[in-house]
Amino acid sequence: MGLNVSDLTIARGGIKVLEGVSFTLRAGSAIVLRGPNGIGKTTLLRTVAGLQPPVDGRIEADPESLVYSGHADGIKATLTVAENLTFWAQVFGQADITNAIKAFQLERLASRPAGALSAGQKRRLGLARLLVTGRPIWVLDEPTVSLDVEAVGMFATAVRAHLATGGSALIATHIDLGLPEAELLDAGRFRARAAALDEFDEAFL
Ligand SMILES: Nc1ncnc2c1ncn2[C@@H]1O[C@H](COP(=O)(O)OP(=O)(O)OP(=O)(O)O)[C@@H](O)[C@H]1O
Repeated sequence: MGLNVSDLTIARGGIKVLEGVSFTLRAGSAIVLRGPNGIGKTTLLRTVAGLQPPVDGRIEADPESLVYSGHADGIKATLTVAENLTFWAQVFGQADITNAIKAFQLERLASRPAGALSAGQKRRLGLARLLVTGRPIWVLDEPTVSLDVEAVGMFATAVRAHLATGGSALIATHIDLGLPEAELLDAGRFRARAAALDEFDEAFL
């Protein structure tokens, strides 16, 4: 099950940021989305995830196959780590949180309220949620923010295991994730041209 994006134009605040975006994310593969600050990576991922409509173009994927993880961790501060994961597992019709706890080494933190975790620990919990969704296509925006080197390694291992079972991942990041098998997609290639001045504007120049 894959994701196919063709000739996509996307906008933020009514201004086109990227146009002509085309790529295919196949089962078992990962794409790392790169590009300078403000180019439109977040906007692209939000559009692919169905959180905002495209201006033009096509996104072909089963919406039920996607899970999006943005800048916010999306965790519930008063629930423990295990309760957070159980909650999300139930939302997605899954039962087992063991694998998620193990993958992000959350065993010793399992009974701690999530609000009392450090920033990096919260991020690990946020990423562990991916494993209890059972969804094959991960769309991730800056997943490694706040993570130390060891935790970035946990994330890379989790992504690799996901790909090995036929999952796929589209990941915006500024850092080297240690996933050399991932294809690189440079958002800068799709920077939208500035809107042409119309005759009305020109009359005032
Ligand atoms: N609410 C908003 N209204 C108008 N413009 C916005 C809004 N939010 C973001 N933008 C602009 O849209 C453009 C694309 O932003 P986006 O967050 O998609 O970039 P990005 O590539 O993810 O950047 P970064 O690497 O800094 O996270 C930027 O130029 C940004 O200033």
